Amino acid sequence: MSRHKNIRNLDPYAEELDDFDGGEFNDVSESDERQLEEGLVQVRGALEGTGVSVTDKEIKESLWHYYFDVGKTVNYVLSHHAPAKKPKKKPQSQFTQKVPKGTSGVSSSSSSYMAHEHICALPKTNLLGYFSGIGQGHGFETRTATELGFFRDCPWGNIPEHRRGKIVVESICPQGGLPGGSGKGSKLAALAKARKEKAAAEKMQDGEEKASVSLLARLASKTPAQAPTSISKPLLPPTTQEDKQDTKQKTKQVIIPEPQPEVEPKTAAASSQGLGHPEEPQIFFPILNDKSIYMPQFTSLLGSPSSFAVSFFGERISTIKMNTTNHGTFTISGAPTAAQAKAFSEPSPDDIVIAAQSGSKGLTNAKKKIDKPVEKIEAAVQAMAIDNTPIKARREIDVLDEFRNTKTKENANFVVIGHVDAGKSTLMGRLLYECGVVDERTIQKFKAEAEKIGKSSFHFAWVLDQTNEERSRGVTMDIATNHFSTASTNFTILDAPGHRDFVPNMIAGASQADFAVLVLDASTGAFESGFQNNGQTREHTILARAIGVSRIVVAVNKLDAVNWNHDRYTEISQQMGHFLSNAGFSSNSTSFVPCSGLTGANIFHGARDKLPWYHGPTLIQTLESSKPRSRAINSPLRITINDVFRGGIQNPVSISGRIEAGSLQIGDALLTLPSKESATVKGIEINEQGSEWAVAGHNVTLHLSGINIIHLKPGDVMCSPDSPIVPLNCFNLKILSFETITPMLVGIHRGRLNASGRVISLLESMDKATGKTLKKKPRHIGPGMFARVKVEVTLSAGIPVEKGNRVVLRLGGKTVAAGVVE
Ligand SMILES: Nc1nc2c(ncn2[C@@H]2O[C@H](COP(=O)(O)OP(=O)(O)OP(=O)(O)O)[C@@H](O)[C@H]2O)c(=O)[nH]1
Repeated sequence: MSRHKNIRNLDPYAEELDDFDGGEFNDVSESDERQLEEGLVQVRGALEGTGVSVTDKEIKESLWHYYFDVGKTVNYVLSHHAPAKKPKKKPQSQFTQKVPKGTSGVSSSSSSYMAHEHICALPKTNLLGYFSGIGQGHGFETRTATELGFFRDCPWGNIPEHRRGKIVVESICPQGGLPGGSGKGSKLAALAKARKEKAAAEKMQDGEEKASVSLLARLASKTPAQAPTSISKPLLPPTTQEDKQDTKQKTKQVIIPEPQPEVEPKTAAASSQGLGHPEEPQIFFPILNDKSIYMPQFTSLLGSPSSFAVSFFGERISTIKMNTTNHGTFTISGAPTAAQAKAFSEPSPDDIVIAAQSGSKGLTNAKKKIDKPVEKIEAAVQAMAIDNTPIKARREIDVLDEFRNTKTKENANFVVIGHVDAGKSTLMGRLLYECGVVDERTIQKFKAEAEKIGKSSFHFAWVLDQTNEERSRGVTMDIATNHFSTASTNFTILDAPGHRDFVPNMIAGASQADFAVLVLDASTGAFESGFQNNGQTREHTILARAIGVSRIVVAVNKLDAVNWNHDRYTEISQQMGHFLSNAGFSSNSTSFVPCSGLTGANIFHGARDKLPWYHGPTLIQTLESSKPRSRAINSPLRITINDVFRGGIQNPVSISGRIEAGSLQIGDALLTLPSKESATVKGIEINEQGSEWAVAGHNVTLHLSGINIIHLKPGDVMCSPDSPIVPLNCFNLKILSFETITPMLVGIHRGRLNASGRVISLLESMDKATGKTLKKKPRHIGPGMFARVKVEVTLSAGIPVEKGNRVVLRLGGKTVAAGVVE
């Protein structure tokens, strides 16, 4: 799991300097003082000419903060003490200069202009409108006085004709173009024009004065069968009043063409090549529903269809004929073939694309001999299609068999819990250091950095607490995940925050754990404060048990602070042992280990010198013996999503999470709940190593395909589509209450899932030992009681929980109950 970081866009220098409290600067040594003086001179030198105004003290403070780094100091000073930029002086207009001051009510330029007699007579609103309209961005201020005086003798708003300018606005959109044609006269239009001219020239040559007999008329006479039967008059553009009325009626007229024979392939082929036979001109526009349409704007457009038109109308477009009339105009008869009669009976370009995508066979189809434009487009689309078919596993794996036969190390996750400042992060940092995950150099670096901010004892904690906020506050805020290995096991550490504000994050960590490591602060008074009623020692332990953690290792930490006192260890162990057995941890699932994270005593190596009274295992040995013994590998697949992220260009959608049950391999289909979106496993990583399969208990990163990242979020569950979880809106919960429960609003937590809901009814209170009903429908349930309640989820889509899942109910920052879904 990747660590959640607060990504903040802050000035790095400012942030560092803000953290600096200034206290240490007051007692500088002589050599420091000398360095400060030298640094001051250098900084002053570097700032020369920059106009920065900064005091020596401020420079010294910066130098002190940046450990005498002159470069950083100069950067800081420049970024924080740069001289304020003077507002850019606008070039003052001559217009303004010339006009006497004193007129109020409008902006300076306009007010001055109001001095002019013509303008003064106008209402102010007009003036403002005028100036806002022409004064800005039109170079108005920069005009000469002569130019400005040009209008002085004009009555306002009544400029003589000879002084008016003419604005010509070019139309952006071409008018009347056919789809696919360009704005400036399409090829089609050019062809039509050429033909018209050619026809006119022929007429002149032949001396034929019959204007009504056109080329189209001859065509019509050649194809009498294609003439529409119902046409009595041509459809003409209206010319006279009578004509207009007549045409008005005609345009509404539906002319049903006679059924046409199938178009001869020869004709279609000819037309598809471009112009077709000169004596068989064709017009290309839609004729839908077997109707002829009067389209005066297209009557002169003849030519080959654009590729768009062809792709849109297919072959039909080149088979539509025109009939001419005596008047040199024409009506259009659709010549639909059986296929053309249903304009949308063939697959649309979209259908082609979808078909190409779903049945993509790479480029093989594109190699076919391609003659027709539609096929060309189709082939091009096919060539472009992204192969979106689910990636099959490189080999079909019997995952369970593979798992049984694999001699890899076992995997175990443990969550580190305990009261705030018990030393959890320090202990884990030390563990990682001792195991060789973190090297000496890194620890020394952390030590130096921690010392600088007065937190020298936190350097091991910094191995896990990586955000600036966590380090500066010395508090863990979110689960930190780290891995280390021993000879037999790959461990995943889930370091939980101890502070009560971050209990939901602790819940998220505990939900992924096989067992817990409870860290106790043995120093005087510290154990007691964590153990009292509202201490996190108690809360974390009970929560971990309620979430399903059954094995616990108790690290009695900071024993160095009590001089390795055996009695203190015994006292703490006894108290805690009693409490743990009450909380539901059996004695053989509980281990106690004395240690000190800071000194490293009894963590990786025994510490006989300090702990002569202890003869048990070290912490690492105890962890090794705490590995989970069984996993729900044969159950249906369940993965709880912990984090969703983009794993790069190759892996745009990735999730991390723990496989709670079942197994999976590359190529498997997954269903995400509650979004109900499906995805395919493209890649699997376990402990940052690629793998072909994974089983229950593995913390995995899955690279997914076929799903948009917006459908995934932490807390969602991924499962096999064959055995999905049904998201629940309302369910019964068997709970252990920590606070008084009544019908009330609650937050429902499960792993990273955090949904709001409410307890809608209290079904019964139960006996702790026997589970028998004590009271039906109680009015309330007191703290520490067992009960059965009904919970309703606010989210209409429900939450992905199922029978046996453990959830925690919280309200107002407090855990009020934990329970099992029934
Ligand atoms: N004397 C002594 N101090 C320790 C030991 N372990 C940790 N500390 C100190 O305890 C303080 C808190 O340590 P952390 O490791 O941050 O405690 P934590 O439990 O992780 O804190 P949160 O996660 O914020 O709850 C630091 O000052 C540590 O130096 C130890 O073994 N001995």
